[in-house]
Amino acid sequence: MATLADYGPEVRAEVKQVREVVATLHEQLIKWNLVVWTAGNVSQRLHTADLMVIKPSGLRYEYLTPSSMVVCDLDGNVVDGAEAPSSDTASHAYIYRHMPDVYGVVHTHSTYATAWAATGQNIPCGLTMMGDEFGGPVPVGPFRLIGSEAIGEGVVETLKKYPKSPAVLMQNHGPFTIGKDAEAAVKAAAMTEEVAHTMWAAKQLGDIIPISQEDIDSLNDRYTNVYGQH
Ligand SMILES: O=C(CO)[C@@H](O)[C@@H](O)COP(=O)(O)O
Repeated sequence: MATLADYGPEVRAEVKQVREVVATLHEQLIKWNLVVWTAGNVSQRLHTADLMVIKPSGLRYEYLTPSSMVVCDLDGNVVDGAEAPSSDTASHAYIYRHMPDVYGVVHTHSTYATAWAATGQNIPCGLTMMGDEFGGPVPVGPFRLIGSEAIGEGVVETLKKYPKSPAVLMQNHGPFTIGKDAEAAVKAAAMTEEVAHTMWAAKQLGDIIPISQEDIDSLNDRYTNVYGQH
């Protein structure tokens, strides 16, 4: 099995940088109230080699350090790290292998998104913020057990039907999100929980007023190509 010594200096330099990024981003899961105890994980794929950096399994977030982050190949084999990698490593790896533009994956059990997942309901696109961020509903994916790449398969097959969404609510489990890097995937996890909460509240008040697909597409295009600093 390969070790980090089998990779050149530029790969090892990126590993060092991505370990710092991934360790720090787990603090954002706590900041945005997306996890309880250790129930969530963040990974980022490297650009210089077919490797990824992921959280160690079951380690409390306050104990996470850059050096405790685990380096794996895209089949989920450990390349460097003293700790066992996340339970979802095989699924993160599957997503990276099958979605070449994705360089960040996040999983949480955030309350409102997970409640929608428990009911098997897509979060309907009733907010302009959802048009912006998701380009439509936040979709539910199939029920899959944990520990293999089965969850990753379910995420990928669902996103083929919802190509603009950076999130999938895996049925009876919780959200998995993707991004161009780990920070983008963490943002998607935070936005998923935000709209899950708001749309839950809206459903208590009455029927959701639908937004036309034309307007959803216009919102998503502006947010993707105009919003923010360029
Ligand atoms: O969802 C589950 C288990 O049900 C796991 O993804 C979650 O507890 C996080 O596990 P890891 O600490 O990443 O192994």
